[in-house]
Amino acid sequence: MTVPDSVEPVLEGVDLTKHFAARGGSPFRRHKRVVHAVDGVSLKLYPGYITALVGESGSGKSTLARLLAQLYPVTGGEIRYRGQAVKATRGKAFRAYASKVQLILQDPFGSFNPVASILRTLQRAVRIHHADRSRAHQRATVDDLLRQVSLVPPEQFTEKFPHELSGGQLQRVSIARALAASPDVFLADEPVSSLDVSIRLGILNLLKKLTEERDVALLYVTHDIASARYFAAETAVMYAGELIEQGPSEEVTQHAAHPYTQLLIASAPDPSRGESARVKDIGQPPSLINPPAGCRFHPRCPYAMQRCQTEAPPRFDLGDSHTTRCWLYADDEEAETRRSQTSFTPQPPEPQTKEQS
Ligand SMILES: Nc1ncnc2c1ncn2[C@@H]1O[C@H](COP(=O)(O)OP(=O)(O)OP(=O)(O)O)[C@@H](O)[C@H]1O
Repeated sequence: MTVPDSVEPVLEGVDLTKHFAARGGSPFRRHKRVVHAVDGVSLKLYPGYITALVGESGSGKSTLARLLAQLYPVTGGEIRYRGQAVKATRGKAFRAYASKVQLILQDPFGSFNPVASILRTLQRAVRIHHADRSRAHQRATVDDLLRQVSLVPPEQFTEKFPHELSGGQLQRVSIARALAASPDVFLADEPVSSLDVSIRLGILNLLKKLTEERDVALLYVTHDIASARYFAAETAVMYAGELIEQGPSEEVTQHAAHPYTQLLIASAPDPSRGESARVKDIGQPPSLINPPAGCRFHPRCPYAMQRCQTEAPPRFDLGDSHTTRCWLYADDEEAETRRSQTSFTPQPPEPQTKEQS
């Protein structure tokens, strides 16, 4: 399940940067403080394939997804849709863009009008995107959308209100609503983390099926690096606003190159490895107002060298489209010696999304 070289990306972020004005602080400061939420991130999404974006809380994953959705203007860099740079943060241009690039949020309850029935909500979406269809055709489209997300028979769901459905059923309705636009890209921001563990797999499998059948590109934002291996062709790992490793999921999870990716894998829950083998204290992420100089991970890195404290690492190519930003992969003696010390390669844990027996 790797992306063939012949497949062109449908959506691409090139050197994306987003800085927010920091809250608080003295109003008399000459230089306004900023949060470096996303810095110089480049990422490609391919039709028919899932790309996982993995990282700790606060690493900038949601901000990156929102930049790609054009909900925020970028501070730097550009977004390319089918190879063309697009700036569409408002008005008609935004509406046209949003019909092609749909965001699916973590909390389905928060994204529905509580007093609108499922029929009304889906009819509205169908009307927006298929205004040319007759009323009867629009109504039939609603039933068809519900069938596509396995809410059958549709008439059992159309008259219900959001509070009458489970979290999993409502997440299926939000996927149906996103499908109404016939999008090319889904940006799914932690689509299962608010759901019960036992129903997560079903939702992820549905997203995977839709991605493959409709040739849609899916960005799957998650904390769970183990699920990335099972669901995503590509995995990108984010740390403190930067992408520090990316490539085919099998490579990134089985042969993690960056010490941070190795730490994420070692600290993920895995019943088969036993709790004692799990790395519990993985330290704290740095401030994004004053990120560390050099490599942002160096204060937590067990292999940090002198240069890691002052020079930001470039992207090193490890072959098979696997890249990492870490000085351990420099072509010199010091790096080679250090690299040999990182030989621990924990088996990737089972995903947290596994069905419970
Ligand atoms: N509108 C905003 N104004 C100021 N700072 C913001 C804003 N949105 C996000 N941030 C900051 O940007 C950083 C990245 O946040 P973001 O929500 O993108 O991370 P995340 O990896 O998605 O975290 P989580 O997994 O908890 O959702 C955080 O320090 C956050 O506080």
